[in-house]
Amino acid sequence: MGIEVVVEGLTKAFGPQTIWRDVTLTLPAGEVSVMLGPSGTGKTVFLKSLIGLLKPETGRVMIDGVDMVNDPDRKVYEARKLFGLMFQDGALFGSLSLFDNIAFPLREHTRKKEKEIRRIVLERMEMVGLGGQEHKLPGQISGGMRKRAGLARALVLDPKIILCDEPDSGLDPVRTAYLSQLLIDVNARIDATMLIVTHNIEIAATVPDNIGMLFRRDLVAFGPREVLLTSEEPVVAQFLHGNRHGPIGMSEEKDAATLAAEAADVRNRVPKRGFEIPPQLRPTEGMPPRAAERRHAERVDGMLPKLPYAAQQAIWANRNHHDGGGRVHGGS
Ligand SMILES: Nc1ncnc2c1ncn2[C@@H]1O[C@H](COP(=O)(O)OP(=O)(O)OP(=O)(O)O)[C@@H](O)[C@H]1O
Repeated sequence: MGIEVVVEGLTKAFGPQTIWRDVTLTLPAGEVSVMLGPSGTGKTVFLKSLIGLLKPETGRVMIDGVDMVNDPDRKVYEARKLFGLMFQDGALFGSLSLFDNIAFPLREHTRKKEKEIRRIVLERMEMVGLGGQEHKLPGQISGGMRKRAGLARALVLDPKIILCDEPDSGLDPVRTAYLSQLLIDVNARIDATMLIVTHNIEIAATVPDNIGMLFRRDLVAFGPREVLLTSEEPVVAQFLHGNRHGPIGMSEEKDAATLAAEAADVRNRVPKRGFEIPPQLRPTEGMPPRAAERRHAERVDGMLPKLPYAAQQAIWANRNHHDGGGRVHGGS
């Protein structure tokens, strides 16, 4: 099972420029979370701070008893092995085959024999739908396949925490949908804690258990998907429903416009009165159920009495059609 990531009072600056301040949140063990935010709000800086590649000025990031901000490098380096990282562009070596790219962390960080490495690499390639492609070079495959190769590489060391930096960037909507499904299937199979950074509201609305939002140097919200999607807090509502009018203004205008376009689908499903929470993506048929689902539902149950009536109703309605849609079959 994945392990929780506890972030307390984290502040990061580069010289006089504060990126974000006093960020406090817990990524629950085994759950999938999404971090949203306009361009340049420091989402990538946040991911790098979680793994100790960047050092925030104050606060701490606790992972399995290790403080990734303040503990000595030796401990941070050890704890980093708990992570799998999926970068925007796949970050593959262009001159190495997919097999060698995906085997790289195993050859670098373990003493496993080549036979064992081969078994693991082929299994992970099969898992992400790249079976039979091991001899291809990164330049010979599509952007979607490169991302899946990046995900396979992130999986070879059996990570307890997976960080994905804009997995959807550069992908068309269909490939984005398949990648989203793949991330949910990976979560069902290995129960790792996952954090996905994205601009894509459709992903935020349908993939994660939790949503966080960075805006103007603050974490304006972090909580269960159901709670955020029914929130009337102006920044959260504007962002998640892609409205042009609201506190997100001129400086983020371009981003808000992009978000508005992306949100059209989601918005069209929202009735004029009340909220409608789109169904969460579920594992493909034949996958094990997601272990985190029950823990998440129990956490939301504990919050329900404090939520507005309309939000409570939407959450109950969402549960009632839980066994309906939201499942994508097959792969690409
Ligand atoms: N090593 C660094 N030194 C100085 N400034 C940096 C460094 N890394 C990032 N920044 C600055 O921090 C800010 C946040 O960058 P970051 O890439 O985290 O934003 P982001 O939210 O991921 O943006 P996008 O969605 O466009 O990828 C930017 O202004 C960037 O220039």
